[in-house]
Amino acid sequence: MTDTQNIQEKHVTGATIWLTGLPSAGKTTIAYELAGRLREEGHRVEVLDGDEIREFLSAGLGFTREDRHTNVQRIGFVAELLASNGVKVLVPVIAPYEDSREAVRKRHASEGTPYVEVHVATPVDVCSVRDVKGLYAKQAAGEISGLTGVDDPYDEPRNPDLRIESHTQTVQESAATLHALLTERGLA
Ligand SMILES: Nc1ncnc2c1ncn2[C@@H]1O[C@H](COP(=O)(O)OS(=O)(=O)O)[C@@H](OP(=O)(O)O)[C@H]1O
Ligand SMILES: Nc1ncnc2c1ncn2[C@@H]1O[C@H](COP(=O)(O)OP(=O)(O)O)[C@@H](O)[C@H]1O
Repeated sequence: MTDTQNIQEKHVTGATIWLTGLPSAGKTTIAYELAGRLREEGHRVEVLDGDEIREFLSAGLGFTREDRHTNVQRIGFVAELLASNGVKVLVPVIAPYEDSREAVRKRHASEGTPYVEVHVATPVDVCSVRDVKGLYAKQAAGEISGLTGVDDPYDEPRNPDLRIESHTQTVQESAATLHALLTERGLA
């Protein structure tokens, strides 16, 4: 393959990279770090941020099992559309249920669109200290309930493409490990 072909290939091969994990695990931070790096290399990148999606595409949905499933399927649908058109789609969304994640994986497989599942496996005690949005404190104070990983389920991914231990490394190291996996798969 010539250098020109290689560059063209890089720019047209889309993929969905789904970062699943507990609130405050580091999904969003790692996604934006990687997005910056991929953009610098000339890739087309979109970050489908859970909070933004819930304001528009999933407005009105809550945090019941059914609503979370619907939310994840909608995001999976949009991600696949973008990825099949050459975009690297980074999805920092909790996606707590294995069956929801598997449905998204299957949608990508049936369309032949690359899909990478990353478990940002930060332990709940670390997440609850980070507590970026104050949700763990609110749950502890009895102001909210149904918080993923505390009093709501999180199905640990059994066979993710990558597991990131964000509590043992820097954001840059986490993003670099993920970037290395994408390179290995011909996606970066
Ligand atoms: N009860 C409860 N449980 C989990 N998360 C909660 C909850 N209430 C609000 N939030 C905030 O909403 C963000 C989760 O939205 P997601 O769309 O990623 O979740 S899901 O996949 O539909 O379960 C999530 O964002 P992140 O912290 O970035 O993960 C939370 O900040
Ligand atoms: N290695 C790391 N990877 C990701 N985030 C980290 C790391 N180390 C510390 N953090 C911090 O943890 C917090 C994670 O927040 P965020 O990315 O919003 O989590 P999530 O999107 O999973 O809810 C941020 O304040 C970030 O700076």
